[in-house]
Amino acid sequence: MKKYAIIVAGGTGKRMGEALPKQFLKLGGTPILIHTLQTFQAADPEIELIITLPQEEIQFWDELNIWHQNYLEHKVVAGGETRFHSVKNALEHVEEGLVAVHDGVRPFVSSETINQSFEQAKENKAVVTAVLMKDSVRQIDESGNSKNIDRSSLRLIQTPQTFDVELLKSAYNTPFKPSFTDDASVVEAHGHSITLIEGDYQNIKITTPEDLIIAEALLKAK
Ligand SMILES: Nc1ccn([C@@H]2O[C@H](COP(=O)(O)OP(=O)(O)OP(=O)(O)O)[C@@H](O)[C@H]2O)c(=O)n1
Ligand SMILES: C[C@](O)(CO)[C@H](O)COP(=O)(O)O
Repeated sequence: MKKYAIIVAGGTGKRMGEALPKQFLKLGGTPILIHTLQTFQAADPEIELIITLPQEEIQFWDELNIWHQNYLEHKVVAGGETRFHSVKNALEHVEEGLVAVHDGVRPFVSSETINQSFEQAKENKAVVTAVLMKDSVRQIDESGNSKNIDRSSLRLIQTPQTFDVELLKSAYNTPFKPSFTDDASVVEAHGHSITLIEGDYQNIKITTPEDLIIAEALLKAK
């Protein structure tokens, strides 16, 4: 069965607050996005890699690859206005089989998680990695009052999110809604249930400046 990975890196990283989009910032001297690609390649060299990038950064990415001698085979697709639009663009380059969607700024995903998500998706068609919450959680109502939520019923959702190609393509054949924060939300709105598998606390999404400090520490500990 054919396997694809769409590595989404079409964002501009507003919350990071750097001029350079965060996927190109260096971790241990190597751009974050190159770490992520290498992780997928190491998990299974048969996975066909497709990355989304902001249109205006495609030439810069080519130069980065040459500079860092990263010659991993991959297809580059221009991203869209939101993550949803970027995934939708990339899906045009996917034919049949299974497809994992993964954030380019989650370089610490393990080979085990990647391979397990493909394995489970053969049977369940929509497989998403998740971890238990460590903190207490409160919900705020319209008047600003808060109430405790039972955290045992909640999960933090990560990527990869891995799907049967036909299912993901038909789910994405819908207009964008702001509630589509990930691929699972799109597939669920299409009427298919989601199977959760255990994620990994090291699989952080590098979003704000302190995440870079944590990421450097995680890299050293590897
Ligand atoms: N139009 C977009 C927006 C986001 N992404 C990708 O989706 C992943 C998760 O998004 P997020 O962490 O929110 O990245 P940014 O959108 O870049 O960050 P911010 O919201 O702070 O601007 C990132 O790898 C990002 O590059 C994408 O491919 N296309
Ligand atoms: C896909 C995701 O990483 C799952 O946790 C998350 O929804 C991305 O959210 P963002 O607002 O695009 O960072």
